[in-house]
Amino acid sequence: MSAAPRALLTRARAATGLCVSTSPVLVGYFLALALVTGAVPVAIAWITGVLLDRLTGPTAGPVTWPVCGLAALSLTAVLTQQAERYTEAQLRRTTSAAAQDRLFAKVNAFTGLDRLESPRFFDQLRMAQQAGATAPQDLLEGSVSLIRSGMLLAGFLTALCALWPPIAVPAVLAALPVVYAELRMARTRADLTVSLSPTIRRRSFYQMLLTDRTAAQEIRLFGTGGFLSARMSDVTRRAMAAENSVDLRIARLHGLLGLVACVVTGAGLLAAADRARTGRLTPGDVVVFIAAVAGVQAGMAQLAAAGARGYQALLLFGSYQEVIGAADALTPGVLPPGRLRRGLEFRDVWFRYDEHSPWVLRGLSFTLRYGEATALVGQNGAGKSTVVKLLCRFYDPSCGQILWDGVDLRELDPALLRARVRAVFQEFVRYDLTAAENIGMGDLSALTDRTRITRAAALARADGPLAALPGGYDTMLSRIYDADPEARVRDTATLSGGQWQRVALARALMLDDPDLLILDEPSSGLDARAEHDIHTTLRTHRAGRTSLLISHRLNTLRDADKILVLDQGRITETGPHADLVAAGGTYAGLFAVQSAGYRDELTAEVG
Ligand SMILES: Nc1ncnc2c1ncn2[C@@H]1O[C@H](COP(=O)(O)OP(=O)(O)OP(=O)(O)O)[C@@H](O)[C@H]1O
Repeated sequence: MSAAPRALLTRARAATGLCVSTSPVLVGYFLALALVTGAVPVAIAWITGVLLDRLTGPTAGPVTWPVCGLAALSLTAVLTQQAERYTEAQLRRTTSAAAQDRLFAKVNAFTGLDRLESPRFFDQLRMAQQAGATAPQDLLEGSVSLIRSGMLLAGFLTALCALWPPIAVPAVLAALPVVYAELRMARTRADLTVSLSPTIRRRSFYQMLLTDRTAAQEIRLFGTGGFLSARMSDVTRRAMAAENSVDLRIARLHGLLGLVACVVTGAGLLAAADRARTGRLTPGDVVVFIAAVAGVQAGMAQLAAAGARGYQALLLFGSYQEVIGAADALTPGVLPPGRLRRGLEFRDVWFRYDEHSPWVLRGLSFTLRYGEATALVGQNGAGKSTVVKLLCRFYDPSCGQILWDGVDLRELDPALLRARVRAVFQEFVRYDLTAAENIGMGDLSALTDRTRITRAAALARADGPLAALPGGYDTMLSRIYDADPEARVRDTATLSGGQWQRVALARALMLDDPDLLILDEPSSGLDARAEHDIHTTLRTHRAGRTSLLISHRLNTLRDADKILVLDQGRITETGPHADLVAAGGTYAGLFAVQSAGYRDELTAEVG
């Protein structure tokens, strides 16, 4: 991982800007404290020298002020250290929270889904999360450390020069390799962090799987827990081996450089002792000299470490900036969609998920007419859910157009478009929230409107099961979170798969008057009676509304105004149920097989 100086400068500006804009007062306080903590050791060394000379040297005299000065400086050192630690922690928390907020706001602002399906993006996002949480603060602390160690260095170098200038040169030269080594190691550490990102993400996957409630039953029944744990350990071992190898290299290098520093310090000490013996230095001078040589060495090492820390932070902050600055893969339109009047048209739509994948939709042309219910049927993988995703503009067609009353979806503002569409997705979300909130999420403006929530629940036939929960609609639907007493929620409960599906349907029905209602397998998990009841209600609810229905249970679609049969991305049959049955094609064959089975199922259920 490397970056041009100009890129590093831009990142430094952005990272510092993040810290300063989040907490300007804390940054100012932190800098002031850094100046004090940088000056205190030099002042202590200087006053110690004066004290010793007043006690033993040629300038013997009263020691009250050096003693009081030392006491005051020691107290200042302790207090500023604590204040600095507290400020640093506060600054880290606020900056990290602001960085995370910006990052997730950015991810949420991506119009389409393609980035959330890219492994590279997930690696980048993980790095960005890590860098956003630590890099701005590391950079600030690195800079403050630079100032502090610079002051320390300048103070001790001045002291050394005052006592015996020639010794200052080797003291500084001996520390130069440390600077170089620290910067090299910073790059090695940054490279390691980047290269380990996929491995760490894989480990998180195994950890998540091993603690996931839904996965737990299959893992236990199939006895795959040991296998998954072994894989997790293997991934952890690989990450550890890579980290150990870098740590070992760093330790070896530091050992070697420490040896050089010792030789220089030892030689300087011998020379100073010799000068003191011949009376060219006082005992106080020797004390200041020892402190100054060690101080210069420490100052240079701190300077190098601070520089390296800042450098590493800047290298990693690149990932954060890449995500924050990433362009939307779909160009969001700006036109507000008007209320649907004529319908939605697919005009020769071709689509594949990426250029290396096969075509999923191959020249689809059809219209969802205003006020009509259109059904889409087809085998697994025929492309039905893909049509839904294109209608919600999660992706753009690779070729062709989708038109909303004649206007290309690409020209419409995606947020306003989606505000007019409601859908039950095949993979719906089970929010660990209350039952009311689970439904209210369908229209946030009515999140607390209990009348609308219960009406939507009634339409989806979810009102019975939800009202019967221990806390009714205020019951938390979760197994992994406790009820929240502050939100006056005291009860938790778990729903069955079919009950969850009704809740998801109620969520889609929250919006009073969507322009397009999409139901992708809304009743796949329901028993025959519930399915029948829900479809009867939905039929009334859909009347006069534009809707797209997808289901493998063809009897639930027979009332649709038009049925489209999709086969490998192409429409092979179109027409109302009766026409398709009369035509004796694929649809008729499938319906014949299913209706016999469904009759038996319903009889058994009712009986
Ligand atoms: N995010 C994706 N990335 C790449 N390929 C995908 C993605 N989603 C779906 N596909 C592929 O697109 C094809 C059509 O999938 P789609 O989900 O649209 O089918 P479907 O008709 O809804 O199937 P089912 O009846 O099983 O729900 C499948 O081959 C699938 O593998």
